[in-house]
Amino acid sequence: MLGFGSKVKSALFGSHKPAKWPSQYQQCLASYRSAAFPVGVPPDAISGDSSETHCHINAPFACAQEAAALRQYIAEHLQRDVRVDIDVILQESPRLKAIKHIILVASGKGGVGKSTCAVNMALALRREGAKVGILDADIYGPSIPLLLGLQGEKPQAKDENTLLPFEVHGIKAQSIGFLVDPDDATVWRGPMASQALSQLLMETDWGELDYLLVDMPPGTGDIQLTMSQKVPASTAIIVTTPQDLALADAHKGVKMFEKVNVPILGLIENMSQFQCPHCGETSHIFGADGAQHLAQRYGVPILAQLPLEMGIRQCSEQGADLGDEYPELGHYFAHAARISASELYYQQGAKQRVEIIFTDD
Ligand SMILES: Nc1ncnc2c1ncn2[C@@H]1O[C@H](COP(=O)(O)OP(=O)(O)OP(=O)(O)O)[C@@H](O)[C@H]1O
Repeated sequence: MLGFGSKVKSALFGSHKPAKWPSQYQQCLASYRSAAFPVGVPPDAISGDSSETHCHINAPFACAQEAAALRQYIAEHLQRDVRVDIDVILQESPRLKAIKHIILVASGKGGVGKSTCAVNMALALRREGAKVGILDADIYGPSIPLLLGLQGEKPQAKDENTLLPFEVHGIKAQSIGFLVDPDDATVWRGPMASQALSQLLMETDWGELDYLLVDMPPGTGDIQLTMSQKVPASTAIIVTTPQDLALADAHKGVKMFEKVNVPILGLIENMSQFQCPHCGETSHIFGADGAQHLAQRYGVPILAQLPLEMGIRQCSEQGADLGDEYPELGHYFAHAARISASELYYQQGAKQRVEIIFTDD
């Protein structure tokens, strides 16, 4: 441990005050950076002749890909080469222990890209160093098997009472579609749907997860309300398009979560804009600024404004990982994942502290 370890620690733990909304991850990490390097720490405070310093961070939310930016920042302040790695370590949840956070992904209206967003957020959170699962609870049109290339597969039983989740692209997945015929689901009522969801949640051997995303059925009726009530969710993300109709339904979604006391993490505006591949002109095919107004009205952040892009649809249909196939599109979700993870951390009271450990290698 370097000589100023305790200084860093006290600076970090003593002075860091959780920011209030908007507390996006940049702000969050910026406050850690400035807390870790208060004006009083001179670069020559490092002892030893080693050419490389190792900075290990235990972060209380998913942000592993922030290591490069932190490395640059720390190197500037120490004026030497620093190797940075970040482990994501979240506290146990009092309610579900091994599953630290359940995030509901909902939409007021069907077809706005909710499942696409749920899958890509799950993959992006995994890229940020978290252990992630996705539970497809859309009884009307379970599409997670398609989006993850699992069509025709059947889940395996671990024992009489437990199902094994699928493991694809580094995340765990389970779908209500394996248990329910969507034609039968049209006559389901709330209690039946929420019973199926609870069963799938509790009887799948998820192991330890930092985030479990639940792809909810679209709408704000009896079924969605009962399901949201039944699951011990930490928070909810609402996906919408900029269209007036979708926004009106997203507004109902915000109201529904208010009713069941599930805080909203933020909005994802999908199909926000389209850039013509030929002339490069950007058009707002479904309207502009709608999600912005909704976000302002309810004081919730916009986590992402995603473009309408062929690559997103193609990846969905092929069950491919967008971040691998089209990194420039995956970037939108990477950003949204980091913002979501840090927002959730603050929403939950920022109780767990970040740990920064410097060693001379
Ligand atoms: N940003 C986008 N650009 C291009 N295509 C998209 C985009 N987002 C979603 N899609 C496509 O739109 C279709 C609907 O998406 P998706 O199934 O995710 O919507 P949904 O809201 O979950 O629908 P449902 O209401 O049926 O559950 C899919 O074919 C998907 O590939």
